[in-house]
Amino acid sequence: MPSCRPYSRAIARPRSWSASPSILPGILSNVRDAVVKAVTDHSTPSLASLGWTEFFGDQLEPGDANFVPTRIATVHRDRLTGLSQAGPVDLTLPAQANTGDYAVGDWVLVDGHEHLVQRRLTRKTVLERRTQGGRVPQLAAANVDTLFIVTSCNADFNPARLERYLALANEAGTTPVILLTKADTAEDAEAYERQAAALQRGLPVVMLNPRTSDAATVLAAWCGAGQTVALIGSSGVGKSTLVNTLAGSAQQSPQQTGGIREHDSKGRHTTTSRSLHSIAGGGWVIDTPGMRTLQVSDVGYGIDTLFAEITELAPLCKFRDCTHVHEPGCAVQAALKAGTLDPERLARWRKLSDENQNNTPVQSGPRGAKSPGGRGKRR
Ligand SMILES: Nc1nc2c(ncn2[C@@H]2O[C@H](COP(=O)(O)OP(=O)(O)OP(=O)(O)O)[C@@H](O)[C@H]2O)c(=O)[nH]1
Ligand SMILES: [Zn+2]
Repeated sequence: MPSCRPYSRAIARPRSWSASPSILPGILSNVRDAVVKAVTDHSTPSLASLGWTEFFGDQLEPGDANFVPTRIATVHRDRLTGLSQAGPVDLTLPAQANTGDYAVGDWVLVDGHEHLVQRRLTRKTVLERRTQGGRVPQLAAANVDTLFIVTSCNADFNPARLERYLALANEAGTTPVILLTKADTAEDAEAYERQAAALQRGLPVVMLNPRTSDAATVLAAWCGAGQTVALIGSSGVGKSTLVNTLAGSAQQSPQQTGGIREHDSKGRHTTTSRSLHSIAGGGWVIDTPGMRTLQVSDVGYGIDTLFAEITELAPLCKFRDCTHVHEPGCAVQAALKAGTLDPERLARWRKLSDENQNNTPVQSGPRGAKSPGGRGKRR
């Protein structure tokens, strides 16, 4: 049975290069030397500071020796930009390739002269989302270590929607953290904090004001050299403001921020594209456009982790394919009667599991409990 990801993973640093099994000594030692050099002298950004780890180094092949590892920094409709040790670069896509095939945070190998993308490396994590009516999931970000799920202490706070984001983060293999903004405008901000913490076991919840520099300090544990965080949440909750605060004064083109309609706390969708921003104290942050609806599909593992209290009861039911509705000997119904299981959580689990099952083409196991992929599907 899957368990919640340990909180300590959120502050794990990239593993040491010396641990890498070197199957391609020539290429790997070149890259390793460059990393070691740049870590020790701070004149050029190191690959490690851009988020490169042995996970990507292990994918290099003999023919890749002349290509430059480059991280995708922005994805536009018709072009891509990247970041390499040499700095920012406009990338050329191979014929027939589509910018939609790439996500901000992807690692690609690039020809050093033409800046032509040769190959995308397999992703360690990938955040994808499906909007209502959208047939194919959109790539939101790749190779993200921590997902900051941002919500305000006002009408935006919605446990069912936060659970959708959590299922997405768990499935992607990223560590979720809830950020509560606008506590300064709420009468009882602690009540929001308690509700948020109850959404998933061991879930870190941080209350902050994105407009103050303290916000960067309280988030430092998840940032730092080589770490990549992404922000997700409705429009107007303060994501762009937080990007600007994390990026500090060195940022070249600040994210535009907007006001919100006060009567319903809805934002105006100021952010329209995604990009990788450097964090002042080290690391990278990816902002994603706010969205009102988020459909789930193929997140069986994410749902199991999110609703661990239900996942753990299911094997105790009399029938293996118990739907936990009417069957005799149902451990979930028994917990409900005993008052140890929150009926609202069960109702939300049922709704999300049903939606997941309906949207997931191939499925095995009862109620989408077993997704074919599971955590860290790598593509
Ligand atoms: N009082 C208060 N205002 C805040 C706080 N966080 C953000 N704001 C304000 O809320 C407004 C919306 O913030 P944005 O950063 O534009 O929101 P966003 O999430 O990026 O919105 P989109 O770009 O539309 O996705 C701005 O005027 C911010 O200054 C907070 O904690 N307290
Ligand atoms: Zn049952």
